[in-house]
Amino acid sequence: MIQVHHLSKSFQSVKAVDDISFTIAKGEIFGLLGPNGAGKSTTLNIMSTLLKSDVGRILIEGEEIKPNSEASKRLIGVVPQEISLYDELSAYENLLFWGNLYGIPSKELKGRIDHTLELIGLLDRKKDLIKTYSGGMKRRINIAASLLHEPKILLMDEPTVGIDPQSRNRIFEVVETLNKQGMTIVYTTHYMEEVERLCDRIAIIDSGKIVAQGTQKELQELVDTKENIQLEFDFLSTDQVAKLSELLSRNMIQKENQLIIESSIKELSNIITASNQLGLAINDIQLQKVNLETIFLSLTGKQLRD
Ligand SMILES: Nc1ncnc2c1ncn2[C@@H]1O[C@H](COP(=O)(O)OP(=O)(O)OP(=O)(O)O)[C@@H](O)[C@H]1O
Repeated sequence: MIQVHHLSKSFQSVKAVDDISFTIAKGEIFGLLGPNGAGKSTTLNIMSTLLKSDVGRILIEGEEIKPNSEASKRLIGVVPQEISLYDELSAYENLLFWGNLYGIPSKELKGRIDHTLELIGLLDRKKDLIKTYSGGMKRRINIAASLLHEPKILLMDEPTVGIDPQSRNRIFEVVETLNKQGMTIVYTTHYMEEVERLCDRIAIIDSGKIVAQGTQKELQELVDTKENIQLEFDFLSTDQVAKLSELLSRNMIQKENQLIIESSIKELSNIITASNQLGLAINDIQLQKVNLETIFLSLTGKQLRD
């Protein structure tokens, strides 16, 4: 079990992490969901002991983790946001380098490299230079590197940002496979679809604070609305969205010409009247179930992808 108690961390005047606490059960996939700059990486970097918190403690199985302690290095695997590989070396050579850094005996290391390469679906590319890999493939090698020392806990910092769908799917499968084998995983992202698919429990983080945490069902119960209305217009400017939001006193998310309004079917006629008033031509109307993106909007008044 991982217990995070009252962590805070500031960078000059920026409070990156502001008194956050959460508990993760053994074998759980725990999601940290929040927009850019919410404090996800800072939290993860403190958990991996890369960064020291100003205040707060982290306990794993009741033991406080200390920066650079051998015990925490052994227990924790880290998949950072940045790719940390040598372009001029092959995938195999890169993993050999990482394995040696961890002091894994060479006899064991070769088997483990093949095993992790197989897991991430790149065993057949092991001799190819990293410079010939796509961004998504490099991220998968980063994951392999984090697994060589066979950690019990894996911290993943936005592992799918900016990659191709094939690598993204493979990463989901890897997360699910590792979890089935008993690994506890902390997964940060700003993609709500990813936490919906992967995570047992979720903490929603914004401006350094946890605004809510629980299972998806528990989070859904926190908001009044159980549905949203999705409208599609011919054209929609941010100015028009602001006016509509003011007229209806409702939070809304704009995605190009689409608008998701935190509202129920009962208010549909008001929405249509207000849209007409602003000269907005509606092309399509759909009723949507509340999802994590709209829960985030309801709790913070902001869009997840600001
Ligand atoms: N080393 C640093 N020096 C100064 N400010 C920092 C540093 N690291 C993070 N910050 C600031 O702390 C806040 C939280 O950043 P953090 O990287 O933890 O957020 P995040 O949720 O991981 O976002 P992203 O997805 O953009 O990485 C931001 O305002 C960021 O600019």
